[in-house]
Amino acid sequence: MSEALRISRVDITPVAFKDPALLNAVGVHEPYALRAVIEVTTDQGIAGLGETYADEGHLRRLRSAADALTGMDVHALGAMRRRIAELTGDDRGGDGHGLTGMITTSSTVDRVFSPFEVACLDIQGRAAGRPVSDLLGGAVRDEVPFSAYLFYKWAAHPGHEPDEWGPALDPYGIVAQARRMVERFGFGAIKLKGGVMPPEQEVEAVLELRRAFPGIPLRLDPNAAWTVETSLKVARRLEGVLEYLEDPTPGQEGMARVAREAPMPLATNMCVVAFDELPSAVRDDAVGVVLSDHHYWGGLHRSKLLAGICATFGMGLSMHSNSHLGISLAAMTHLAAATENLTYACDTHWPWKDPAEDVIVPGVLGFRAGAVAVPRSPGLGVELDRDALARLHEQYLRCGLRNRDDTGYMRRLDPSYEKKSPRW
Ligand SMILES: O=C([O-])C(=O)C[C@H](O)[C@@H](O)C(=O)[O-]
Repeated sequence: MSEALRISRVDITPVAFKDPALLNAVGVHEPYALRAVIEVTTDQGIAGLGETYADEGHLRRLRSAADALTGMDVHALGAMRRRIAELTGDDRGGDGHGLTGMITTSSTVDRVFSPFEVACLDIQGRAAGRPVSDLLGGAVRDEVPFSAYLFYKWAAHPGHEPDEWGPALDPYGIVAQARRMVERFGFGAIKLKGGVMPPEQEVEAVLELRRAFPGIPLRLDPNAAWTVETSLKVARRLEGVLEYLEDPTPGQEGMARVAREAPMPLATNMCVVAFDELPSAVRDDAVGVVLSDHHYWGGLHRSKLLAGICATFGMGLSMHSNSHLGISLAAMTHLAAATENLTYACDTHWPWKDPAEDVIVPGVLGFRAGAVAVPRSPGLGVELDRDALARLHEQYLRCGLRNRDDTGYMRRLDPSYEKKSPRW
C-alpha cells in the first residue's frame, strides 16, 4: 500500500480584488470582493489549493478546522468532514456568504469542509499524476460551457473605480453589455440578474436580449424579489423565451405555487441550498433545476452526490457562482466536466474581474467560445502566483472591509438610490 500523505501545514490567506458596481435585489457589490486562499501542504512537500469566502466568522472557523485537520491523511476525506462537524456542530446559517437576499441555511460543516476537500483532491491528483476530474469519475466533456452573467450596473459608486464596462440601467444598456460579453468570451447562454428594476422593465430587457441573440438560451434571476403573482405575470410574458426562471419568489411554498402554472422550469440557489432541503422540494415540485455550488454543498464529491439526487428525481442541474478567483474556476471546471447531468451552461462572475487580479499563474484557464478547457495536468492544473497572492492580501488589509462580520461582499443600497417597486 502506498504511504499516507499527511497534512503538515495549512496556510489561509484572505485576499481582496476589485468588484464593479453591480446591482442585485439587495444592493450594490462592495468595491472589493473578499476570498480566502487555502494552501494545504503534506509532510512530503506536496501542496494543494482551495478557495472560499473570507468574512471574519468563516475565517475563524477555517482556522480552527485547519488545526484540527493537521496530521490527517489527505485521502481521509470522510474522517476530515466528521472532524469538522465535531468542531462546528450542526450550525446552520448565520452568515450571508455571498448568497444574495438570504441568510443562508446552507450547512456550516459543508462550507468549512469544501476548500479543504478541494485542496486535498488537488494534492491527491498531483501525487497520482491525474487531473482532479479523473478523481471524480473522469471527464465526460473536454470543455465546460459557461453563461454570460449580466448585471444592471452603475458606472461607478463611492469606493469603486470607473471601469471599462460603464453603466447598464435599461434594456439597451443590458443588450450592449451582452454584446461585449459575447464578443469577448464567446458565451452561448445568457443570464440576467434581475430584481433591481421594475419587473416590466426586466421583461423588456429579456425580450430585447431575445431579439439581439435569437436562439441563445436565456435566464432571469431576481433573487426572490417578487410576489407569486408578479412571478407568474413575468413567467407568462416570457413563455418560450427563458430556458429557466431562477428564484422568482422566496421559499419553497411560493416557488411551488409559481411552478404549478409557470410555462418554464424554475431554478434555485436560494430555497434548496442543503441536502435536507431536497425532500420537500421534490415532494412539492417546487423546483425543476438546482444550482449546485461546491463552496456550500460540501466540496466536489458531495456536489456529485447532489447531481445523483437530481438525476434520480428528474431535476435539472446547473451551477451557481459568486465573485471568485481562478482556483474556484478550476474546481468548478473539473466538477462540471465530471458531472454528466450538468447540462446547463454554468454561472461565473469571472468576466467581471480585472484579469490582472488573480492568485493563479495566468495562461492556463480562459474562455474560448464561451467554454473553459478542462485542465489535463495533475491536480487542479493551476499554480499559485505568490507575488499576486501577497499583493491581493495587502489589498485585503487596506480595503477596510476585513473587520465586517458579514459577507464583506454586498453593500445595502445607499439612501440616494431610489429602488423601484418590485411589484408589478
Ligand atoms: O443568485 C445568484 O446567482 C447569486 O446569489 C449570485 C450572486 O450573489 C449574485 O446575486 C451577485 O453577485 O450579486
